[in-house]
Amino acid sequence: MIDVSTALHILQSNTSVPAPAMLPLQEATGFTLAADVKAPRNMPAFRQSAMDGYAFDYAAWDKISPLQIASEVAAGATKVMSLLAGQAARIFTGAPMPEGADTVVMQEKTSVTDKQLHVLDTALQAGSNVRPIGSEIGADELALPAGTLLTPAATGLLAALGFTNVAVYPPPRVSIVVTGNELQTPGLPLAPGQVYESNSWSLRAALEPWRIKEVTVRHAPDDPQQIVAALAAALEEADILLVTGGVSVGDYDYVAQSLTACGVETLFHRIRQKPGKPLFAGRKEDKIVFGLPGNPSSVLTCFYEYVRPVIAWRMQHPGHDSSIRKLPLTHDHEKPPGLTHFLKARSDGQEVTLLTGQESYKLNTFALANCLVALDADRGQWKAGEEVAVHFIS
Ligand SMILES: Nc1nc2c(c(=O)[nH]1)N[C@H]1C(S)=C(S)[C@@H](COP(=O)(O)OP(=O)(O)OC[C@H]3O[C@@H](n4cnc5c(N)ncnc54)[C@H](O)[C@@H]3O)O[C@H]1N2
Ligand code: MOO
Repeated sequence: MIDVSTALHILQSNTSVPAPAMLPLQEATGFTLAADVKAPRNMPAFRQSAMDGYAFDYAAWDKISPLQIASEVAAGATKVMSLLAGQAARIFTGAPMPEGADTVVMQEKTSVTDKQLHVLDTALQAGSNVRPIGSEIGADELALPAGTLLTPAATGLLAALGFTNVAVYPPPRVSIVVTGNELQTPGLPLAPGQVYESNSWSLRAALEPWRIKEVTVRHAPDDPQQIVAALAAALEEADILLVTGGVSVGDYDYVAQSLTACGVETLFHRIRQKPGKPLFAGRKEDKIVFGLPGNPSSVLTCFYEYVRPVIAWRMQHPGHDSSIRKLPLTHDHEKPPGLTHFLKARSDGQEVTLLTGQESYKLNTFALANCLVALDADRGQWKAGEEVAVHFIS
């Protein structure tokens, strides 16, 4: 059995980064830029007023006399007008500055009588309230470096620069295979001995924040031939395959041998951890396969601790480690030394409380958790106030 850090190391060294894909900008938010993006033009491309007000030539103004309002320029105006000394133009936010004007006074800081403009802004300086050409980004300058996560702001910036497609690391295609004779689809009647199938639901929900939309779900009973058939079909169409159940030592646990039969090379099977000790990981070409121990809480814990990092590495998602923080425990805690424990917990960002109901068949407290606390394998006792590793999951 290997330890948690070795398992993560093995996964990292077996995760390959896909070739970048050009995606329509609207589909690329949440993904990471695969290439530097240079500004194709100055932004702003022309001198713009930053306020609704009046534009004029500051140097030509004697600071006392009123200016004569000679013209008007609105946003979108295509003609660039010229102003003479002593003249001002009515102007609006985003409108092109007239030739001969370098300063805008806000309309609230003026008085106008008979087309005569009195400037009342004593703090006004040459260049006030004007957005110079290229003051956001100059032509050919780096707008966003490769490795930037496309936030809504980054998406907006690329649109503002005129891009409609962008090179990103594409999300993996994910296939889920749930195994078990006892599983029934929610919504259908439950026969004696059956449980509602929930693992594919929690996994699909956990994939959603990654904007992974290509997810297929198959259900295989505990029959080696049918499991092999489902796995083979899933491997055809997936970059990451998530199998749940059937990875332990029971007589009906066929998943590891079925994956081998499908040509999956075992990376590891069993980790010194609780929950999720029977976790299986394998590889076929560039595809990573997880055999997630079927208990619903183990499935999600292993998703957050192992599948999530693989997705993040694959998608070159920056700042993945920022979901891990050290925070003090609110209460004492004891566990037997030997296994790393991942405990459902809730944190307000200042401290962290372990929840009750840690058994791996229980999702009820997981549903209230916003983090998992990782407790070292070799230790057995923690005091309130002691800092522990908190892995935020939302
Ligand atoms: N003798 C031993 N027995 C078990 C061991 C062990 O080391 N020795 N490990 C236990 C641990 S820990 C876990 S975790 C489970 C994992 O076993 P499997 O991966 O083989 O999972 P199953 O037996 O198929 O299912 C376990 C449990 O989860 C329920 N389940 C499974 N799939 C779903 C689903 N899609 N939706 C809802 N619930 C599901 C299933 O009904 C079982 O109750 O093995 C322990 N046993
Ligand atoms: O590894 Mo199991 O998850 O403890 O039930």
